[in-house]
Amino acid sequence: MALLEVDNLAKQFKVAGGVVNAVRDVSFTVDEGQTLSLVGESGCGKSTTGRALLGIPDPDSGSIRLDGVDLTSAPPRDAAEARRKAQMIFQDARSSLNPRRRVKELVAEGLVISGVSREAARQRVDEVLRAVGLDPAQVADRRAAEFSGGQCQRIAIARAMVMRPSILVCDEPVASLDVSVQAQVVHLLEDMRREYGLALVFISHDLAVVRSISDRVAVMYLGRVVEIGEVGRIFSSPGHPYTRALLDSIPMPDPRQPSRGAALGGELPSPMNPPSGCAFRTRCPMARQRCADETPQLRTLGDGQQVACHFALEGPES
Ligand SMILES: Nc1ncnc2c1ncn2[C@@H]1O[C@H](COP(=O)(O)OP(=O)(O)OP(=O)(O)O)[C@@H](O)[C@H]1O
Repeated sequence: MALLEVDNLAKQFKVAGGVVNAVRDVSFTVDEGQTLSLVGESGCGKSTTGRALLGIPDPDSGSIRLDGVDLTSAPPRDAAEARRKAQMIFQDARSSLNPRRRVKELVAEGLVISGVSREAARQRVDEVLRAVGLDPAQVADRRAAEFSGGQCQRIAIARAMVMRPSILVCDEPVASLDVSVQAQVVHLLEDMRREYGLALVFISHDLAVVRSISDRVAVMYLGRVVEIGEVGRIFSSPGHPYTRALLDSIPMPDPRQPSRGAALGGELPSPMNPPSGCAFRTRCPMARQRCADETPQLRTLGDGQQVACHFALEGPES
């Protein structure tokens, strides 16, 4: 059974002048100990999806089952209990931590709220600080403001791990860090996964990191999942023209290597007024009349790879 099952998730935001459909009809599963990455251009709904898993804010519709509990329909107490198994870390750890609070207080917060005794919390905080590569004797009494971005991300990971989550949503966790520190944080997340059987929902625009860390990848475009599958399949035989264009935007190590298709051209349409049918059709080299008339649903190409494109296995119209 999947650890996390997300079905038909939808979330709108009311903004001046209309409504943004941030997430539309998003479904996916994540197994225990697995990493699913969410990729796609800025504004495609990755963060909204990740945050909805934690109820910040809840989706408008759809269901989220975590470890068998439906977070969207369970009694509040049961949902809150189940939700502890899902924790989140953010891009800018420095601003997600109160700079004036001591590391030991920041990391213990979730435990204190859930009524764990002071002594048990202290022991658990020391344990988890060591697990993220920080020496409790050196850091526990210092304030968050004294640490670098990379160290703050370690503290944020400790703060999440202290609750013994089974899944960690990571929203661009390394995007604002120096390149050398990025690798350390990615390795730490991998260690957490191996050691504690943690599953990850990894949100990133860095496709090289996504390739190295993921088991499966979901590609989003204007609020929808347009392709999902095992990481090797997505990178070696992408089925959706959008995925192909996205992958083509990664600089190739060998410039003589042939390009896989058209690079991503055109403007991203407004999420307040997405094109009819397939939202990608206005930038797609394969678009035909059917793409304007009918929204493509995800269909299986093989080996669990699903693609929402009417013409996924065909070339451009001749
Ligand atoms: N609180 C909000 N109020 C209004 N609109 C929002 C809000 N949060 C997100 N949106 C809009 O919803 C859409 C999806 O945003 P989201 O942040 O989920 O995308 P994203 O793929 O994570 O982008 P990025 O990579 O830039 O973080 C965007 O059009 C965004 O402007």
